[in-house]
Amino acid sequence: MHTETEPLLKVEGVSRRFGGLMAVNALNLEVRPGEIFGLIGPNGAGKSTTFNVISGFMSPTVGKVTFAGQELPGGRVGAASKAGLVRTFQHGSYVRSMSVGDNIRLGTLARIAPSRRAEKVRETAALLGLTDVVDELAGNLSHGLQRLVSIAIAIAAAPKLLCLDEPLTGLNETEVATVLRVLDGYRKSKDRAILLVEHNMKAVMTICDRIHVLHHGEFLAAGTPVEIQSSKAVIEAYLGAAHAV
Ligand SMILES: Nc1ncnc2c1ncn2[C@@H]1O[C@H](COP(=O)(O)OP(=O)(O)OP(=O)(O)O)[C@@H](O)[C@H]1O
Repeated sequence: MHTETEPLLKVEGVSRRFGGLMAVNALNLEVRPGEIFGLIGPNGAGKSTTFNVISGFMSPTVGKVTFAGQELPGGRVGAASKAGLVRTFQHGSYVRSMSVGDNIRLGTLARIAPSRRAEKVRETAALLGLTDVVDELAGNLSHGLQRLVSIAIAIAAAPKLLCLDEPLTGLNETEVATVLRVLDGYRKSKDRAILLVEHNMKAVMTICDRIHVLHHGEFLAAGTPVEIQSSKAVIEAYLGAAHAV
């Protein structure tokens, strides 16, 4: 049984190969309840592949993913989301031809009781500053607001582990601040956590409790933001990819 002192997510010895390419090699990490855990690395480091394996979109070649005390069957999306592990995608995921409110309602379907869904939609729209556009078609919104809708759909599912794949890409400063405020609030509940893949290093270093760095699918470093920012290996990997840590 899962208890609060145990990690919410455990990734043990996970590798994923694509033909001759080892996209992720022998990955081990743990996300604890109440934390924001950052997974970073230059382009092609294996972050999205890791997300795909954790959320059941792909099977690992080898290794094991345990969520809330239960081993997840590899490659089965339904099992992960039913258990409360919900993810967003790098390019956003919402239905353009549906209103913002109806999109957010989609997020409530798996885990929120029918009698609570309308309230959950209102509450989530307000949280992300989407109340004024709740009746608009998602397809008519600005790029930034569309990304907020994708995040709102995931949050409306009341996940225990919210996995966000580059949620800040293309957001303006106000929208970034909104998302960071929402994430900060989300972790305050002791039984849930956030796994964050993000290239905005300033945001990552501000919001994350712990960070794991991948490089070419391999472990490079792990630690607090302060430890990561002073890691020689990390600085070299990022400077090589023209990023600033
Ligand atoms: N379905 C796939 N088939 C073949 N190769 C893949 C597949 N998905 C990813 N890869 C390769 O695996 C490696 C890791 O890719 P991945 O998308 O996980 O990296 P990433 O860290 O998320 O990169 P980015 O920051 O650019 O999104 C890359 O070399 C990529 O080309």
